[in-house]
Amino acid sequence: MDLFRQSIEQPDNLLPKDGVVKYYGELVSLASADDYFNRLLTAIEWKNDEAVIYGKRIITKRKVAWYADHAFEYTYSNITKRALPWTSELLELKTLVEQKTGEHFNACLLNLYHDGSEGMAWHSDGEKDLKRNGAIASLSFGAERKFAFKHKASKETLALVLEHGSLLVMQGTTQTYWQHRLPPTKKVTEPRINLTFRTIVNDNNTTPSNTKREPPLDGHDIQQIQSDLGRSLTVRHPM
Ligand SMILES: O=C(O)CCC(=O)C(=O)O
Ligand SMILES: [Fe+2]
Repeated sequence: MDLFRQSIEQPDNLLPKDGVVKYYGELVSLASADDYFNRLLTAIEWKNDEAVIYGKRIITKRKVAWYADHAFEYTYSNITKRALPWTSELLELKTLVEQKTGEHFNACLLNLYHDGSEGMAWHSDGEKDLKRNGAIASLSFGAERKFAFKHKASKETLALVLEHGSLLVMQGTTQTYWQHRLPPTKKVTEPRINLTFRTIVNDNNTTPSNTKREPPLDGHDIQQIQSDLGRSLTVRHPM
């Protein structure tokens, strides 16, 4: 019976080809989503995202944090940080997401967008330290924001709105063939918190620091990059 109920609850794939994106809608009640938003705002060690692009140090307005099973080190354009141990709210949410999706995750990257002026440029989350074709589960709290996908070859795009307390999952070859972005918008004046649960592969296969990729520029000027930086990470495992 449970199996049947789970299978009818699975949302349709939103992508027409080359990957799987499922939008589950609200994972928790409105009251619970409000509560998680407030708890995450205070419990998470938010830091402005940093990068070195063309030798220039960029500090983003957007804030980020990384939590994981282990104290993974990760390098973002020559700046090395270490993952923090799970907080109680992150563990609760990880369990909820794992139950819903049937997937397992060992790390979470968090983003805090203060308002619609902050977003994230086109990118895919295909870093070599992430499990190949592993699922990425994205939880949203706070302001509703548009989220878009673009096929790398055909350039076809699609977009949806990520609601307060909602879950979106990217699976299979999505990161290979599609990019995604959170477009900046003047319409949104409220903050949004996003959690992306991921699986880091624990194989000690580290990327030498001189081969780090830069976050995508996408024709944005520096001013835009400060609020709109894409994601590109390499990960080093704990000693
Ligand atoms: O904020 C979002 O919904 C997307 C974040 C994202 O794509 C990322 O952290 O890689
Ligand atoms: Fe992403």
